[in-house]
Amino acid sequence: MTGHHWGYGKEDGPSAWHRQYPVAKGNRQSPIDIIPNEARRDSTLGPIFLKYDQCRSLNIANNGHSVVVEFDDSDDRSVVLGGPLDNPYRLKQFHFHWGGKGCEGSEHTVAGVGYASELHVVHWNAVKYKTYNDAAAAPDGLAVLGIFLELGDDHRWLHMITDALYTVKFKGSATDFKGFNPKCLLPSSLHYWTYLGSLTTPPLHESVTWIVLKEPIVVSEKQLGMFRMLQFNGEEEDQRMRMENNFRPPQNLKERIVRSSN
Ligand SMILES: NS(=O)(=O)c1cc(F)ccc1F
Ligand SMILES: [Zn+2]
Repeated sequence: MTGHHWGYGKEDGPSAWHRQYPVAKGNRQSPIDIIPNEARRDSTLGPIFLKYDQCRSLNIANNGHSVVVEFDDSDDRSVVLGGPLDNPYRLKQFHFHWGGKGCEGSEHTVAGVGYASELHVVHWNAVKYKTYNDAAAAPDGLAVLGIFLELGDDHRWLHMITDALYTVKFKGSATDFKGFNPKCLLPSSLHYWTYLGSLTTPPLHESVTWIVLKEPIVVSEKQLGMFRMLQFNGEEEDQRMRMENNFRPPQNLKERIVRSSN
């Protein structure tokens, strides 16, 4: 792995990341395999609240690892609060991880079983930290909501994302993406598992309070297949690499416990 470019291939993938990012072998790495029977049901864990009604989406982009929708995080207009969190965390972006055709693609697994894809909604602690970058490196800096995607019927709102994917086919491309509210991508139940972990891509900062929803959303194979039209490479590169299998496998739980909301 020369330079600072990491990826999901054989040479630059998750098993090689530790060379450039030694925290990859740390004590609170993500994702993990969640074992529901071993999660601690915690009655002090309240519900989470997602205040997204005033959210302002800005753009959709291909960063060479995933497709990301970014939000205006210049004030507390959209936040997640409650649950394991001591204060509101500001909505920053959401992105996806997925597999190849018919293969698993989620990052977290549940009792050893993966889903086809996983949506991550990223929030940062703007009460304690001045910038997202400061928060991303702090132990209580980020709160990421993980939502599993399983295959079935078409998702009625996901087309708003998949219809825009052709505009961000190559790494480094971005286009306006206004008026999208991620509330439409939530399942009906907000019951969750929560544990202390990390970013699942380099720099793998151990800064994330994970809140993984128990109920998946349902998308069709056709819709998920649209994500695979994206490319890891830039438009000018000769190596054409389809963007798929952009997920890190489960990491060692070490001395952590997973808690379960009621
Ligand atoms: N996959 S992740 O939700 O842990 C994540 C979120 C970020 F904002 C940046 C890097 C990441 F790896
Ligand atoms: Zn992610």
